[in-house]
Amino acid sequence: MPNHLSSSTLRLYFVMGSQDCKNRDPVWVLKEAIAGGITMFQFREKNSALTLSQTVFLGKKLRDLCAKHHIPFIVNDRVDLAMVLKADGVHVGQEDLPAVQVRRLLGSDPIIGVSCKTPEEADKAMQAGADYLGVGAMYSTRSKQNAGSPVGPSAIQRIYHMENKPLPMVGIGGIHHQNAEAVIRAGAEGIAVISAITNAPSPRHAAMRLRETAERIHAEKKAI
Ligand SMILES: Cc1ncc(COP(=O)(O)OP(=O)(O)O)c(N)n1
Ligand SMILES: Cc1nc(C(=O)O)sc1CCOP(=O)(O)O
Ligand SMILES: [Mg+2]
Repeated sequence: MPNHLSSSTLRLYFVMGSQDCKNRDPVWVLKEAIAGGITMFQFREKNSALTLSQTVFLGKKLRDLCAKHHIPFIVNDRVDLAMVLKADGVHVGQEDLPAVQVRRLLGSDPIIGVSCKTPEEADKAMQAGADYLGVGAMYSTRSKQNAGSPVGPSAIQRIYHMENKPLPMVGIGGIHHQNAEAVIRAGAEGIAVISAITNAPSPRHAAMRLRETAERIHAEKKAI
């Protein structure tokens, strides 16, 4: 585990951009999610209507909110935006800038997350200097175009049991409070969600319930 990322920081990872918030203010949604107990945040402005300068403007507000509450602020895909926003890290997928290049650009301190589906990809991410893995899609999702067929919690299990001790993982894709248990029992440190929080009537209560579920399952696993 890297020094700057404890396993409990991955417990409830909220991923969001303005495109996920419909007619609600993303700053308000994040404030509510923080009040509900999210432990990490990713700014994922994707296929959105915002210009680059609007993206930077919004990103700064979200970053300041995270900083005030000691929540790591991660930028999706874009190392340039992460640098401008002085983010705590970047999350990249298999079709983004390779993690090894991201690490070279950012140096040793920032958090780097990599999306993986297989032990082979997980091994490569570890060699590249990643800090955590996002494994998905766990279940079907409407929040990501071309997410592909769900791989399910068994993908986490396969990575968890690989020969080298894997990096800490979060499951992502279609996760809500009723199916989160299987993801954590499979070996994930936590869950990453968009719509379970952004589409909820109360993002605060949704985050609270997800966090409670994640903590309860971990406590039960520890007790065994
Ligand atoms: C925590 C986490 N895990 C996986 C992803 C997906 O990343 P990627 O495959 O690059 O897809 P996009 O999010 O860029 O559409 C993620 N963002 N976060
Ligand atoms: C951003 C993202 N990545 C995925 C992957 O499979 O790598 S699924 C996904 C969308 C997650 O949104 P929701 O919680 O609303 O399903
Ligand atoms: Mg990506």
